[in-house]
Parts: sequence; C-alpha cells; structure tokens
Amino acid sequence: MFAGAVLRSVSRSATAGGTPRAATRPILRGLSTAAQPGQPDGSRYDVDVQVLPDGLQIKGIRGNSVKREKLPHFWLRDNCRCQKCVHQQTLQRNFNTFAISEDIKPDQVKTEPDGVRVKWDGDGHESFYPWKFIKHYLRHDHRSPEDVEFHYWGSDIAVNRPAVSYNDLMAPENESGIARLTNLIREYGFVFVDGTPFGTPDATKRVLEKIAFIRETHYGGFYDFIPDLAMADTAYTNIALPAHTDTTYFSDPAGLQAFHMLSHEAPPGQSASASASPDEELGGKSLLVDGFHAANILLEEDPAAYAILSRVRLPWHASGNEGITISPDKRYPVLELDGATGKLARVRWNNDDRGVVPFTDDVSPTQWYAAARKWDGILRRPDVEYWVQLKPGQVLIFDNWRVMHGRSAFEGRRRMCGAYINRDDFISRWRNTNFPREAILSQVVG
Ligand SMILES: C[N+](C)(C)CCCC[C@H](N)C(=O)O
Ligand SMILES: O=C(O)CCC(=O)C(=O)O
Repeated sequence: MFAGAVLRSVSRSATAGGTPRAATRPILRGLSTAAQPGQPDGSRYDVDVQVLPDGLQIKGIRGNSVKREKLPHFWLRDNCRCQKCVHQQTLQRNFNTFAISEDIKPDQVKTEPDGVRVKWDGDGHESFYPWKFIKHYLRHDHRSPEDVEFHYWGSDIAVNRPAVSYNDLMAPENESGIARLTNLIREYGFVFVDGTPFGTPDATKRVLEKIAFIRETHYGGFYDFIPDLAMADTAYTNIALPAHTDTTYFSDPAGLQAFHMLSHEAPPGQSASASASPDEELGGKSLLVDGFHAANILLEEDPAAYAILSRVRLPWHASGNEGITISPDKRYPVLELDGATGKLARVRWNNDDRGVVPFTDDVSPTQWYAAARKWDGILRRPDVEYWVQLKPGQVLIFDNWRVMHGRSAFEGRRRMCGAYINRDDFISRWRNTNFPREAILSQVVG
C-alpha cells in the first residue's frame, strides 16, 4: 500500500534584504513501501521527503535503521532522466548541465506510488525520480549487484576447475553459456572452455569473440604462435616463464587473456613419446596463480611488504621489437588498490618487463626487493601454484588483472593461439548477461 502526498507549493517568504527565509517546510507524508522482493531483511521501507531551501532531505527508515541524505536541487535537475533530458536511444545526457540556473528550485514536489515528481521553477520543467533511484543514495545498502564473491584458490583448484562446454557456450539464441562463463571468470579469475574444436584456430576465435571484440596490440589481434621469436618476446621462445601478468607496460593492461594449445610436436628425429600425453615428456606445462589469493597471504604474513608493493610505483616496458617502445602513462605499483575502498583491484607483475626500481623518499630499493622477494616466494609455493597441462580442445581464459600465468620450458613445436580482451568490454559483457539492464544502469550511471 502506498501513501502519497503533495507538498504545497514551496513558499518563499522574502525577508528584508530579499534573502528568502527558510520557511518551515512540511515533511511529505512518509511513503511506506511494502518490503520489496529480495529486501535484505524483508522489513518495511519508509521514505520521508522534505523540501529544504537547497535540496530534498530524504530519510529512509528500515527497521531501526534510519539513513538521511540531502539531494541538492541542482544535482536532482542534472539527473533528470526524462525523454527530453536523456537521449532515449543512446542513454546520453541530452542537455547542457551548465545552462541550468545554479540556484534552481522546485515549484512543486509530489510523492507518487513509484517515486517523487518535481516541477522546477523557471522553465517549469518536470522531472520524475523513481524510489529505486532515490533509495540508491540513502546508502542503506550499497552492495551493488556487481559486488563479486571471489573464490580464491591455489593448487586445490585442480580438483574442480571452473569450466563450461563449447557447445553450451556457442548454442545459438542462448546466453546462459556466456553468462556462466563470464561469471566464472569474475568469481574464479579463470575458466576453461572444454570441447573446443582445435583443427584450426577458428573455433577459439569464435569463443573469444562471444565475450567481446579482440584487442589489437603490437603483437596483432588474435595470436597464433610457436617458439620462433616471430616477435621479440620470450613468449615466442621455449624457455620457462615464471608467473606473470601480461601487458604490464600498458596504462590499461589487457583485461582477459586466452590460450589454446593447438598442438605440440616433438623435435625432429625425436619420436613422440609413447606416453599417453607426449606433452608431459616435452614440457610446456601451464602455470596459473591466483594473484588475489597470493596478495591475501602476503597481507596476512607481511603487511609491511604488502604496503610497499602497493605504494612503490615502478616503470614497466616492452622494448624488444624494432621501433616499438611501450610504457604506461605513469609508473604503477605491483599491487594496485582501489582508491575508494582500499581493496586490491589489479595485480601488475612481470619481473622480466619491470624497469629499474626507483629510489623514493620513504622506501629504498633494498626494502622494495625484500618485499618483492617475499611476494615471489609466495607465488612459487606448491600450494599456491596450479600447474595444468593444456590439451587441444581446452581453451583457457583468465582475468589478467588478477591471475598470473607462466609455463615450464619445453622442446619441440608447441602451437598456441588466443587473444587479449579489454577489461571494460569483458565487464560490460558480464554485466549484460548476468544482471537486469535497469540494475546495471543504476550502477554505471552512478
Ligand atoms: C601475444 N602473446 C600472448 C603471444 C605474447 C605476448 C607477450 C607478452 C609479454 N611477455 C607480456 O608479458 O606482456
Ligand atoms: O606459452 C605459454 O604457455 C605462455 C606464454 C606467455 O606467458 C605469454 O604469452 O604471455
């Protein structure tokens, strides 16, 4: 049952000197909304609205919890989402914010079953703010649908690795496969797509393009490589590579990376081993490390080292290829924390592509090396490392901001294909296949 009320037109009583006296403004009758489905505690939710000289004072009451927020008039007007103010096809703001009078005020405020309607002074523009929009700013429960429950893992993940089947993923008209795949990457940081045709790289490319378009870099777009140093990078060799993230030298490191081992032939003259999986004989095993899990261990065991790796900004570079010298827009730390939450947002770790450790005012290179040694030691712990022999048909896709990868040395002609995908394009695909668009818009628009 809803109750609504119309606030009498906002009266402005001028006083000497013309400064409007803040007349006592009646509170709009609280609006009691039945507990909405999924309301965390299932309790009633009352919202009171009071028009103040400089904004709408909103009070949200749920059980014993009362939250207040004042929504400034100008802020409300700027966030009008009517058909005139927002381009309905592109969802872009469709007016000049700064053409709105700075001291805009409502002429009339009315609560309705679905929200608050405001008629503005001046041009008489009318805005409507759904309760969902208003309650979002009451800081009652800022758990956004995008708050992810991370599943941290070590070598134990081998028992039950996250996977989807190629057929489920690629089923036409069915988004459940891509929804599950993107959600597994968000929760675990990686996923296998089993049963992917491997006679050619085409099916692998289709799998990746099911997520989003492929990111072009100086290595090209979709990559298909063997150890022939076609590009001046150790990935194009057969040497062992320790756990690392890729593209540490970009301001915006690749969000996803993928590998599909299409074939692995023994060196000429050496017969493929009779063993079930010749690859085991030839090496080239893949390594995955959950960087967030490793960082949690470091924080637990050596918080000072964690602080150093999250504070000291380092140079990173890719300079091996003729005429190409890539480095990020600024120096970045190994562990990048979210400025707002303090939570770990990104791991940037490739000791081979790291530049010279700087001398900074508060942390010496010796201190940084001691912290990095601790970090490196954690990455190499047997219970932290997940070693897996990739096989043709298994596409590995992982979050390059969280999961490090590497490989053991190998012999012979090992053919790998895959691609990078931008972080934001991956997150967009995850959002749009796992959450209702309305919930997404209320997150991304703010
Ligand atoms: C493109 N492909 C994935 C084959 C190789 C890329 C080389 C990656 C580089 N070592 C880095 O850490 O960024
Ligand atoms: O060959 C592999 O298994 C991994 C290569 C690698 O680390 C890379 O391309 O970044």
